[in-house]
Amino acid sequence: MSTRRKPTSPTANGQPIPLTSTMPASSIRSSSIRTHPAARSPFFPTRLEALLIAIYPATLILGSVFSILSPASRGAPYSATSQSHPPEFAPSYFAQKRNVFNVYFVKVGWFWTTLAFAVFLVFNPGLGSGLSVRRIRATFRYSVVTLWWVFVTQWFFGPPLIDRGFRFTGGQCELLRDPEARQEMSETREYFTAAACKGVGGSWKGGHDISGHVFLLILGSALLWFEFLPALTRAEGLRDGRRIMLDDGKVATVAVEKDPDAEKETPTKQGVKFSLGVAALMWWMLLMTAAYFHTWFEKFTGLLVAFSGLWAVYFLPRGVPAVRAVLGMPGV
Ligand SMILES: CCCCCCCCCCCCCCCC(=O)SCCNC(=O)CCNC(=O)[C@H](O)C(C)(C)COP(=O)(O)O
Ligand SMILES: Nc1ncnc2c1ncn2[C@@H]1O[C@H](COP(=O)(O)O)[C@@H](OP(=O)(O)O)[C@H]1O
Repeated sequence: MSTRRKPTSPTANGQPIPLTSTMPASSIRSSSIRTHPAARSPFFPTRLEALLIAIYPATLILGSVFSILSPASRGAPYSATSQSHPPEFAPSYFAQKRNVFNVYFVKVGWFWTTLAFAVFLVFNPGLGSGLSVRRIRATFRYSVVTLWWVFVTQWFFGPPLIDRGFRFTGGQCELLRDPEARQEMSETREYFTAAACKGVGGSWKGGHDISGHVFLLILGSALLWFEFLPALTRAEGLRDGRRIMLDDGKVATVAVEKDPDAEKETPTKQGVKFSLGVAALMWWMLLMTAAYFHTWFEKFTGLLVAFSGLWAVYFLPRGVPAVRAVLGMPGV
């Protein structure tokens, strides 16, 4: 039997009063605790967040559908090993690996994510003045997301998770099929990673290759959107409508934990424009990756791995007060 109480929302003339950021903090604190069993779990996004997050799978579907329907893409040969169209048959500039946006933007995508986040962190007044708690928590969130990027694409106590997944699903460096190379391999364990394999002229074949581009572009751009959207808008679904679990297990809107100073601040674009530009270009490159590279399943796993890291940083804390005390929530 449920021990939860009925909702205790305030009423006026029998009508419920909406919980808004303009209510005095004292009344919000006591009145906004909602314990209705049907209340949406704090671990899940609000409706507006879900709508915005859905842009990512929608983009992957759009790109994949385009690649199936476009006569130029259909007519161009495709190499499953290189995950791309051979450059001489590339159906568009963006289908070439050497395109300038890939080389200088996506391939160093975490540098751009870091720079955009740093600009937001330093210049957005919504984070308080100086080394505020909100600024420190935002830095923690960035660090954990960065750690996830490191584990998935760069290093995970040896080869990164993408390379371990590839090997685990039966993939290997093509040089290993050559018995001579196999002998040398016992001394050169570096062939275990995609980068080392390609570096010695081998081809990394046979396993499931999670799309690193899809992973990085979603992780980096969503980090930026999650951080700066609450600073840019007063939309309920991105700010006060978010639900959290309190220490006593009750579910409330995030207004109960809000710093009263944050209430007085008006939304501002200061420090956001550069992040907005980086996030928008990342979306475009995600669409290009979806249209010209990888199988649909490799793109889907790239999305899943990115979403799991984002969920741990942006949704898990809503339901676990101890984690929330360290990572906080954007705009709170
Ligand atoms: C509370 C816990 C604290 C823990 C803190 C951990 C922080 C770790 C620090 C790690 C250093 C952060 C560095 C930040 C600055 C930079 O990002 S500079 C590096 C720039 N490099 C990139 O951006 C590379 C991005 N590229 C890739 O990841 C891959 O190339 C790819 C896009 C995934 C594609 O892979 P391919 O194999 O090349 O196709
Ligand atoms: N949008 C894009 N533009 C250009 N190249 C892309 C791309 N998306 C993926 N690629 C290329 O496709 C290959 C597989 O990408 P990933 O696994 O990172 O998603 C990589 O090749 P290289 O490793 O030869 O550079 C990568 O550069």
